[in-house]
Amino acid sequence: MHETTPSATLSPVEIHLGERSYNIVIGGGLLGSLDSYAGLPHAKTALIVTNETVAPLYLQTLADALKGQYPVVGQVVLPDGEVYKTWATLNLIFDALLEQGCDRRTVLFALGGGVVGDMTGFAAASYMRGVPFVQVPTTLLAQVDSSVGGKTGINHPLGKNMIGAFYQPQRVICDLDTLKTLPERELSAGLAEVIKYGPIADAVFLDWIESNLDKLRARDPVALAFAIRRSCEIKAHVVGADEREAGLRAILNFGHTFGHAIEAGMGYGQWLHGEAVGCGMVMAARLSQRLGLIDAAYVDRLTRLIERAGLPVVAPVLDALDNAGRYLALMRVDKKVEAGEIKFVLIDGSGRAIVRSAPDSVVTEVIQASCRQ
Ligand SMILES: NC(=O)c1ccc[n+]([C@@H]2O[C@H](COP(=O)([O-])OP(=O)(O)OC[C@H]3O[C@@H](n4cnc5c(N)ncnc54)[C@H](O)[C@@H]3O)[C@@H](O)[C@H]2O)c1
Ligand SMILES: O=C(O)C(=O)C[C@@H](O)[C@H](O)[C@H](O)COP(=O)(O)O
Ligand SMILES: [Zn+2]
Repeated sequence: MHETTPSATLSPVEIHLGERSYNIVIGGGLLGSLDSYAGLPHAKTALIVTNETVAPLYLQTLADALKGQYPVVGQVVLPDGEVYKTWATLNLIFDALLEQGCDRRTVLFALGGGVVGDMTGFAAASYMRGVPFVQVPTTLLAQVDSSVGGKTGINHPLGKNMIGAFYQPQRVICDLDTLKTLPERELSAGLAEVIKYGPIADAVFLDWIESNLDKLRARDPVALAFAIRRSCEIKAHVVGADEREAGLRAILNFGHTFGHAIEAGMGYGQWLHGEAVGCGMVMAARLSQRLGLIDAAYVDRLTRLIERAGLPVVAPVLDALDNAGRYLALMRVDKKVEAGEIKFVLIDGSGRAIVRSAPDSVVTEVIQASCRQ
């Protein structure tokens, strides 16, 4: 671990959504800095939503900083884990909002990874039909992806993120220092979503990730800051062009059609989201190759990078008797499905993604070639 994190805040990344526009602030030491939280219109009280792992690390620092801005700063500490991204946990947030007398002038602060961020955003979208919220992401995955773009929600046993709302935060505050305490496995999970942006949107960034992966895994602060900023720029551009996924935004789902099937099929939390997406990108690349969009060398290149990031590249068997059938059934619950037809995010090797269906027979071949049997 390097000692120094860039202390100067980088210039914010702006996400342009008309009256819902906001900034993504990236830098070291932001959690305790009053400047990060200033200027939220109409907000009078704050409620921090976090979990039992993040609370002992960062709750006090954030609460102390917010006390300089808000006369009342409440908190609610949720159980930790993807398995708790449920109605029951969401209700704990609503219980806290009501018990602590929160009203329409309350702003929620989501302090944690993507699970806390997605649930806090959904609670903010629903409480009193909508209160403001701020994302304070503390995992790499949340800083490069989940805190940006306004997809909020919870899982259903039959499908990932199946219940939710598009609801944008007022601001995103990425404190790079929080990544110092992130477990290795979680850092790798975050790298999956960083890698994702290369094949779908920026071939030069993919080259850069390949050259700098060792630095990223060693948590070199300059490399991490660049990767987070570039990832946020790409996501901000895509979301700015297609906020509610009418078309372009689906490219951010590269690796997720297979990945979400792995998460739901294994049971949430067995594989981390980033792990499932990493392996799902290998499967989507193989499908792209079988459909003639890329060559074997590109599949090998991406597979090698994902493996180097510490992510699984061999898919799990979800059903000993009918594995491909189980994958297909799970993928039919995907939000991109239209009239029963699964849409896959495929790549053409030039830093561009294509969203289209594929014959079940070809998808079955890919699943069989990807799973350890
Ligand atoms: N809304 C979106 O656009 C979007 C995008 C990508 C992923 N997601 C969702 O995000 C979730 C995955 O997010 P995640 O990878 O952040 O997982 P997570 O929220 O479960 O966090 C990972 C683990 O790290 C711990 N943690 C968080 N910050 C820490 C820190 N600084 N130091 C030590 N431990 C820390 C957490 O308590 C947890 O145990 C999934 O539910 C996924 O569906 C949403
Ligand atoms: O922001 C998006 O759009 C994404 O697809 C980002 C994904 O990394 C993220 O996992 C998202 O939650 C998946 O979206 P979903 O609509 O398939 O649940
Ligand atoms: Zn994702």
